[in-house]
Amino acid sequence: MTAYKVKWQELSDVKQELAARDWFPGTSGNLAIKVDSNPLTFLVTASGKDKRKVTEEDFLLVDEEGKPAEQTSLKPSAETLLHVEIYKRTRAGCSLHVHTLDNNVISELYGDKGFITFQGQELIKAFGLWEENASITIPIIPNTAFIPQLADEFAQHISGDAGAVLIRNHGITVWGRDAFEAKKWLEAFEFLFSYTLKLASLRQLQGTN
Ligand SMILES: CSC[C@@H](O)[C@@H](O)C(=O)COP(=O)(O)O
Ligand SMILES: [Zn+2]
Repeated sequence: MTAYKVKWQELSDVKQELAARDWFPGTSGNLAIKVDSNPLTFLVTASGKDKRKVTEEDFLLVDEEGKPAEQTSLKPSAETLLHVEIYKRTRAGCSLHVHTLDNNVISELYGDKGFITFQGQELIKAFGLWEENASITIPIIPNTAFIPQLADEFAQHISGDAGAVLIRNHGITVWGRDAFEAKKWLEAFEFLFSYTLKLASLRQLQGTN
């Protein structure tokens, strides 16, 4: 199998796992996987598709500018430039973007602060942080419909070969050295978002009783 086909299958597998979690409401979400570093090419989801479906038109190959690197009638994801910024600045091999109810609510609750920090959770070890009382912070940036501006703002928060950024009332973008790591980071953050929201609402309920 060619690298292209191996990467296609890898990204397709991740896509199906995230779809099974119902993390692509209303055609939202986009996924990418690096195929080559020099020159940069990566597979990215085609824009506007229902990402729950598995088809031969799920992904297309794009270049270092996020433009199609092959003859195709498909349009790359509207947010391809965010994936470009990740691959230009890190050695990441895979990047995932999903809109979930929990990541949107967390991004609105902590949006004015510009970040949220988690501590005292076993799952923080998923980020490779094994020390006692380790903490992890995820930045929250404002959303804008003008993607080059969003990509510029997003790029300021890219550091390391694995990482994550929340876009306010929009979604999360995570990246990792490979698909396994990117998915691990995504699942771990979504767990922490969900835990935080559930605990906050139960505490509030407790306070009113
Ligand atoms: C209808 S979802 C909103 C989109 O603008 C976008 O945020 C998104 O995640 C999916 O866009 P896409 O172009 O399909 O990759
Ligand atoms: Zn989006």
